[in-house]
Amino acid sequence: NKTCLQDESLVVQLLRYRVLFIYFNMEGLKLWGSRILSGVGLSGDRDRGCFYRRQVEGGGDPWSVYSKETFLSHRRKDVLMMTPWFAPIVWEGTFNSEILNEQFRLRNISVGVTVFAIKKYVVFLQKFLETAEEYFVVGHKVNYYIFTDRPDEVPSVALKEGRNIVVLKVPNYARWQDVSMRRMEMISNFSQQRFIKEVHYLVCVDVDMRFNDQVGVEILSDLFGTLHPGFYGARRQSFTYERRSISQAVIPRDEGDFYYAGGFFGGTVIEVYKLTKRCHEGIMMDKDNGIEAIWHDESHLNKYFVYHKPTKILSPEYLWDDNMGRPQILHKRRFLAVPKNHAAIRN
Ligand SMILES: CC(=O)N[C@H]1[C@@H](OP(=O)(O)OP(=O)(O)OC[C@H]2O[C@@H](n3ccc(=O)[nH]c3=O)[C@H](O)[C@@H]2O)O[C@H](CO)[C@H](O)[C@@H]1O
Ligand SMILES: [Mn+2]
Repeated sequence: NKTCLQDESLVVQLLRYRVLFIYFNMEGLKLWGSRILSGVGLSGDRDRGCFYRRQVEGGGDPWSVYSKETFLSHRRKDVLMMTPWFAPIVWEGTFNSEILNEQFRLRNISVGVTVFAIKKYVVFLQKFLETAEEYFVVGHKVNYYIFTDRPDEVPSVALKEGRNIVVLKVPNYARWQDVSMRRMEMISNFSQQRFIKEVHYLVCVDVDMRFNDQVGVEILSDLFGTLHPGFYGARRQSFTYERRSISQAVIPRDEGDFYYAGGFFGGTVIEVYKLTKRCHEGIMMDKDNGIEAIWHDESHLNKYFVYHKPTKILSPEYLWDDNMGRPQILHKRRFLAVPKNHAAIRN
């Protein structure tokens, strides 16, 4: 009797399989047919690298059809595209924004931007926000968290749907180095208290910057850093890591992968919380020991990334300074330093 039942269910399973098989074949034919009807064959698809998006008939999740051949062009031979720990390095020409946007849209992702405008640096906010609305993670939910001691001087900038400005009043510090370093403390505190409840990812950037081209969801990952424009092709020996062993930010001569910029990092809220908390602790220990790391928060960030490898790395397209010229490998300048008079703006 028992064997009989088992046999029966096997037959039922086989029948189901056949029904599914026929169904999938029909779907394939419909798809093929619609391409012919719309006058675009597979070869045209391949040649032009077209990207199709269709809705499953009768509703359901959107799905994508595209030529697999276009993958072959998503690579660069002139730059490093992958770290030895398999973290992608994001350069123009290595990714497809349409696929990525669809993936992040389906997950309904929201992004928090932390930006500090303390004392005179409020003057950078207008251009920063205007250009961010044009280029930063367009089409997704964004909260701009503006940390400032001058809430009244935050400009009002027209925002697209799903995007908000949140002004957070915070203390200032006399020295610009302290203003810069204390960002780690404030980001970690607010991450724990607030950001964790409001956004999925955090992007932490300098304010003396403007967006100049698309900076989209391709930047997002659990933990990401950006190659410093002055050192992306440099050897380890020339990185300006902190070398004094008394500092918590010290990196031995034979360690370290890249030199990361202090002005652009991020990840999930929990990862940014861990990073900023650790960096702040290092900064405080240094203060107690009467030392300050050579490049302040940037030195501590670099130390953190040696032992907590980023899961994605942004190329210098994402943090460029025109003082560095316009090298061939740089196909886009997405986020640019705004020239400033250091002496005048920092005092
Ligand atoms: C592009 C880049 O990688 N920049 C890094 C670089 O310096 P920068 O020379 O770019 O430093 P900076 O003067 O832009 O200061 C860093 C940030 O602190 C804030 N700020 C500073 C002073 C002030 O009075 N008010 C104020 O709001 C503001 O958000 C500014 O963008 O090295 C610094 C540490 O030495 C930081 O790691 C910066 O992130
Ligand atoms: Mn800066």
